[in-house]
Formats: sequence, C-alpha cells, structure tokens
Amino acid sequence: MMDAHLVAEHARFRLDVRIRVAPGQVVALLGPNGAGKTTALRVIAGLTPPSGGHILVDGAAVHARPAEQRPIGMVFRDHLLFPHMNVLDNVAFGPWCRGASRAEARRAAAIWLQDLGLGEHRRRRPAELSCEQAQRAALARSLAVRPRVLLLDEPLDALDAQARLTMRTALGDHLSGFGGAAILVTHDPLDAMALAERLIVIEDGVLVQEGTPSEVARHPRTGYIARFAGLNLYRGRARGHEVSVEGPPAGRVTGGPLTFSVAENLSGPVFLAFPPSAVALCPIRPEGRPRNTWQGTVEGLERQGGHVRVRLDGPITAAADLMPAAAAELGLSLGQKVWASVRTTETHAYAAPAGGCEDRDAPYGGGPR
Ligand SMILES: Nc1ncnc2c1ncn2[C@@H]1O[C@H](COP(=O)(O)OP(=O)(O)OP(=O)(O)O)[C@@H](O)[C@H]1O
Repeated sequence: MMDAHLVAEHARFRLDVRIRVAPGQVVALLGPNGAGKTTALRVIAGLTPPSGGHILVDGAAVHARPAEQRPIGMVFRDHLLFPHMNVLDNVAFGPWCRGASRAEARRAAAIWLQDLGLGEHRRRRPAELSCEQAQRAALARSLAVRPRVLLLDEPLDALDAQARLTMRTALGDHLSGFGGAAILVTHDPLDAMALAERLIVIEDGVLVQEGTPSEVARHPRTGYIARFAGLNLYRGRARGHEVSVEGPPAGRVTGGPLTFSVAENLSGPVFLAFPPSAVALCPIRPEGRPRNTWQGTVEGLERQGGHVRVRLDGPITAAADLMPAAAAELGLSLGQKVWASVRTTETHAYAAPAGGCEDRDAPYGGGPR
C-alpha cells in the first residue's frame, strides 16, 4: 500500500496531491503537459525533494530515505540503462546494490530477463537492443529489486505502434502479477484503459478527478478529461429535460446560449457530454429541430483511423466524426459553415459541482482536438 501526500515546488509551480494505491493495484496518473505528473513520480522516487507531505509504503515512512533505499522501482520513457554494462549486469545492479552477492544478483537478473523474453540477449549492450527490448530490460531492472511501488513514466512512448502493442501486453502481464502498488503516467487513453484499474487526473498540480476508467469517462469534470475520453463536454444549466449550454469565453461571437434536450431530468449546474460520432453535419438547417442544433464553422479536418474528425467553431466548439464518404458528400472545407445536430438519446447530462474545477477550466470544456 502506498499512501502519499506529495508537495513540491518549482519556481511558479506547486504540486499538492494525495495519492493512495492499494497493493496489486495499477493507477494511471493523467494530466495535461506541465500538470505535475513527472514531478509527482520524482518526489515518490526520492529524485525531487518535497517541500512537505509524506510517503508511506506499507505503513513505513520512506520520504526521508535517499532514493536508493526506497522500496521503489522506476521505468522511464527513455530506458536509461547503463550503456557500458551488458543487459544482465544492468538488471543485476539493483539487487547487488541492495546486498545480494554478485552471483546471486546475476542469477536473479537472468530469471527476470528470461521472464521478459530477453534470455538470449543478456550479454548484449543496451545499444544493441531494439527500443522495445531496452524497455523490457528496464522493466526487468526495476522489478529485480522487488519494489513495493513501481513507477512507470510513459514507458511505451518511445515505441513504434507494433512494439507498443506487444510491450503493452507484456507490461499488462507483469503488472497483473506484481503484488505492489503501480503508478503509470501516460498520455495515451488506450494504455490507461488497458492497464489501469483506477485513474487519477491532476491539472496545475492538484487532483481534479479520480475513479475507475469507466466512471471518469462517463462523468468527465474538465475539458482535458473529456478530450482524453474522446467526448465533447460543456457546462450548462439544467431545467428538467433541457440544458442551456454556455458559450465560449468572452471576446468571441457566440450567438446566444444553446439549448439541448436531454434524457435526464435535472436542475442546476450540469455537464453535458456527447461523443463526436453522435454529431451529424448538414449543409442546411435540419427541419423541425429547434434544439440540439447549431451552426458552426469548419476549423479543422483530419483523417483519424476509419473516420474524418471535423473540428467546429461557433457558439460552442465541438468535434464531429464522419465516415469518409459522408465527409466527401458534404464537400467539407476549412471555413465552411455547416449545421450540426445531436440526438437527445446520444447526449448525457450529469450534475456538476459548483465551483471547484469550474474555476480552473474554461467556461466550457470543448470538444476533443
Ligand atoms: N527542475 C525543474 N525546475 C523548474 N521547473 C520545473 C522543473 N521540473 C518541472 N518543472 C515545472 O513544473 C511543472 C510540472 O512539470 P512536470 O514535468 O512534472 O509535468 P508533467 O505533468 O509531467 O508534464 P509532461 O506531460 O509534459 O511530461 C511544469 O510547469 C514544469 O515546467
């Protein structure tokens, strides 16, 4: 069990978050660039001095110990293996530093390398490995010290798509057999959803949301989380089955508040979310639909997998996903005006806390980019 209150300061940045991770649990630590994720991991690992708080691992305070005496393993995006040592000695180094004899440390290292499919490569230098093999070796090195907490900072980021897929599976297998607490920093929703049972989201150094991946994806509380979950998200005010959505920040043309019909019966401040696949586009105003309809301007067009992601500006910003044939039929181009609409059954409204994240976020979440 890791129970940490992480407080650290750099120039104008302050991190202040509580993180608890149960033994055997994998938590994904998410947040936009500069949110403080790496700083949080570095404080836990003992690489950045905290300015307060505590770190308890299985009930023992470890925050005053130097990095090498903490029961913590780390895997970084760039594996950081010792270039002058072969792979076996890289992995044996940790156990040896912690008191094992050289022979014992090498025996343990050989078992970890075998386990991670690197048995045949143990005499190679890191420079002779592929990126994926190097990352496997880094994972073996961090597991070889039998840590109680494993920190993974974007471990799949340096890999190409195929290597990422196989490494994600290997990582999943090892994490499910790892009895300690694991924290994974990632910018990839797929990695987070595939590997973590719980998500912790930080923005500007503070925790903004935590929960299971499905809870967080269903009820995102900030624009960043909505984009991460692939949703359009807005703040609004509900009266029964109607939500009036606030426009974008002042200084831009709005055209008045938009009203959406929703299935839920709510009152007061709410979030309204819908996926880009639920947004239909049309060159003329759809008839008989006074609600859930608005006119926007195409400000981005991008092929994503099997669909075209259209970014719309207007009274609200939104993303729409169209099949390529539908996009071609509309003859979409940048700057073009189109009508957008969403079916009531595809919207999802839920209560928003007053204050809190609201002040931290733009007046609206906006659509996925
Ligand atoms: N050594 C440092 N000295 C001064 N400022 C720092 C230092 N390290 C990080 N920062 C600042 O602290 C803030 C948090 O940085 P951090 O790297 O922890 O964010 P992050 O969430 O990991 O971002 P990313 O996703 O881009 O890696 C940023 O504003 C960053 O510029």
